[in-house]
Amino acid sequence: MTLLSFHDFGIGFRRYSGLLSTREVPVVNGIGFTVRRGEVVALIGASGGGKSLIAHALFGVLPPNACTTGAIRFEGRVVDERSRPSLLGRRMALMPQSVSHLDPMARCISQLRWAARRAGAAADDARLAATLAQFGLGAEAGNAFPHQLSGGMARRMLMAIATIGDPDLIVADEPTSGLDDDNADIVLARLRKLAGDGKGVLLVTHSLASALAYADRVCLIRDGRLEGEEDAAGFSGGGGGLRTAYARVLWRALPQNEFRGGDHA
Ligand SMILES: Nc1ncnc2c1ncn2[C@@H]1O[C@H](COP(=O)(O)OP(=O)(O)OP(=O)(O)O)[C@@H](O)[C@H]1O
Ligand code: NI
Repeated sequence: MTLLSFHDFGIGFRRYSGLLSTREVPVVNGIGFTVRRGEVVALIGASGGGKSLIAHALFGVLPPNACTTGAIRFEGRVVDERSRPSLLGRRMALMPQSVSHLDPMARCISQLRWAARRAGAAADDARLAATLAQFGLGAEAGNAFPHQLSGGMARRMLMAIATIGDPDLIVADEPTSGLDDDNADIVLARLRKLAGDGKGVLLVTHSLASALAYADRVCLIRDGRLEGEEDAAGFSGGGGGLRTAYARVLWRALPQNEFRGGDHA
């Protein structure tokens, strides 16, 4: 069942081009993809390609000078200012790219409790502790202020906060950036497990290599455009199972494939 769909979606920024006139500079163009229950879809592309903007558009947190075209639907209903409040936290949640989204003035456990309450979920101590434990975090981490956590712990805390409301769709924006392999595995395995439990996961990352082990499908973004959509299984061998030339180029450029050269299937 389709949870999330983007339809011919675009994002532009209004810039002043004279004293009184503004022009719109397009940054994201004609994006279309879906996320169904039970699957991890990876949104992959180089830095500056527009991945975070696409995620932010869904959650209504684009900069004020941004304008959008096309549509986003959640379970078929258009996501806009009217429908979004009932979706946030309880139906869909964002794990933001930056740990600076944690409130520096509040203990982590309080932030976790607020997230649960906002989503209308149980916020008792046992549930908070169980959620922390899912991400390898103990009471000490809960009682800490964000600056007292290591980078890896802060990122797992963001994930606990994003998932405590039991949302149907989780959008994780670069959830493993700055993490060592063990911490990255904890986070990605958790996302995979959520999909296994029937949730939908949109994994936003610049790393094709790390996404492939966990994603079902891959959407390749370059300069704000969708360059291709591939089944993760297509990224194997010489890349002969891939539909798009761009995907084959990315696949063959991975360090583990370099010895294969460009022409062998
Ligand atoms: N407020 C803004 N005004 C104008 N342009 C912006 C604004 N915010 C972002 N952009 C531009 O939009 C483009 C896409 O940015 P975005 O953060 O979505 O990229 P990304 O794919 O998430 O990159 P990264 O992998 O580095 O996180 C960038 O080129 C950026 O310069
Ligand atoms: Ni980003």
